[in-house]
Amino acid sequence: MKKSNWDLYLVTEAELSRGRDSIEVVKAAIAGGIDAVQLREKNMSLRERFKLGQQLKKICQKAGVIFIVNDRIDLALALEADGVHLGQSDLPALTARQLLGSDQILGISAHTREEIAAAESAGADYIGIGAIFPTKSKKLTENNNGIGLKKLAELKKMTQLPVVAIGGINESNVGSVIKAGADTIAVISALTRADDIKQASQKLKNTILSTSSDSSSAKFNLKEKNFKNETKAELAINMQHNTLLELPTNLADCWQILKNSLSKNSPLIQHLTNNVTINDCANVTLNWGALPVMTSGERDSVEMLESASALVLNIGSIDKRSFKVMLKSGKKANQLGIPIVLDPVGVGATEYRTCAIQKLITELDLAIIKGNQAEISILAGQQAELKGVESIGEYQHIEEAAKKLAAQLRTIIVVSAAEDIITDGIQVQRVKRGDQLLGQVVGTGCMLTSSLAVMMGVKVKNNSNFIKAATLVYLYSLLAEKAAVKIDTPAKFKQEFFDQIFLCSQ
Ligand SMILES: Cc1ncc(COP(=O)(O)OP(=O)(O)O)c(N)n1
Ligand SMILES: Cc1nc(C(=O)O)sc1CCOP(=O)(O)O
Ligand SMILES: [Mg+2]
Repeated sequence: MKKSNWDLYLVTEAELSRGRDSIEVVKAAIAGGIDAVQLREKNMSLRERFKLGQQLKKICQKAGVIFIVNDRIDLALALEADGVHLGQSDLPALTARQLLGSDQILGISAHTREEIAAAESAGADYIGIGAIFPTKSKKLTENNNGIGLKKLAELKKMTQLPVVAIGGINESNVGSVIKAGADTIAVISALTRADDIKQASQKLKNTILSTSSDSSSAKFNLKEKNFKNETKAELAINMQHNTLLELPTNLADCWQILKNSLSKNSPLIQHLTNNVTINDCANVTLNWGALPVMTSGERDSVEMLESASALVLNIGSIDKRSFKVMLKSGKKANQLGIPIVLDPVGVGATEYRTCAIQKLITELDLAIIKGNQAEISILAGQQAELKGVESIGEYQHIEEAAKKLAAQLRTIIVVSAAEDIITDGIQVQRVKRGDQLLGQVVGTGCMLTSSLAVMMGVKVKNNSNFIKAATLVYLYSLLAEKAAVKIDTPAKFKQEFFDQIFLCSQ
């Protein structure tokens, strides 16, 4: 999708909501993880829709959820909505695009090759296809049984645009709709008529994500297979030209937005970090296009936050004094609404570290916690094995532990390992990229934490912290691969890795 990756899209209809108003429905669905809302309300007057839309827009904006208006461009413009969805009997797509400008999202319902082609050439951002199955939520003009999965798959092949499937979709059939090629699922009754709307949204979204990740992992394996057949020289050429194309589309979109914003206003990233890797963290921050500050005095740090965009707390060489500064600075950052990225280096290795981290986690609101498998397992209350600050041992349940911790602390958890995991407690992105040389250089974990802080410090509309974190982790790993194609010894690799980050941010 143009502005972010949508999985689940709620279309409102108060009359189909069992006596609940659409504000209550939308709030509960947002709590359950929906990505977009469409104001439909066919039986309300334009004035009523305007009033409801004003409230829904505020709720969506606060939650980072896309807000779309059905049928009426005038209403979408008046509400400053993120976009509009139009059918074949509404204003033509081309006129809509001219009225909206290029930034707003334009969704078009299309049922034939001709309608899809017209929508594409008018500049639509997605195609709505339905009804897939029979539905009681709308009188269908033709084919009361819905078009079915085969027709959906045929129409999907006719367009490069994301396809939003709608009509009769629910928990029991959503997997088949995703497998037939839908990129996003739009529903009315599956959520508006649910007993527990939040729970129904979570379940539907989880099913969508698990079905999508099954099919994308199949694609991913295929890519890896091709990868192995290439010689190192061929790989080097391909990587040089294609690194960014290798990012999944939604993450590539997110990176473009982050990169544009970074080049316009370099965010200042205040670090309270360890003295082993401080210099590398400063350099990596600078190479992404941000401004590193590594001041560690109590008064200086707190004052510095006035002009900072993100704060790194890395406990790698924690002591009584630095802990006090972290807690005080963290509280100030929370007051100022500055995102905090915490690296619980070696938690569990000593009682002191564990107590320090527990206090930071309890008293601060954290945007991201990034740790290795042992650190995250320990924070989630599970057994883990550490040698010094290194994670050793097997972690079969690490994804569950990370999800549980993210949900419990309402944060994003990033687990760095051979296969990285990023989760917000509902969504999970796994990244099996990177190179083993990352493990041969001290500090690449701390540098990942600083890099995450850079991305959290960039304010971008419509990209959640989850997508931003997933984008960064993916990109970081790809750039390491790119560096490793050229170099195969640790010291030069580190230099090349810095340069790749610098070049990619230009
Ligand atoms: C996401 C999405 N897809 C299709 C539609 C249907 O739009 P339309 O054909 O204009 O019909 P109405 O919703 O206006 O009855 C949609 N609303 N959303
Ligand atoms: C609004 C709408 N548009 C459709 C289309 O075919 O374009 S079907 C539909 C109704 C969707 O409601 P439910 O999820 O309850 O079936
Ligand atoms: Mg319409």
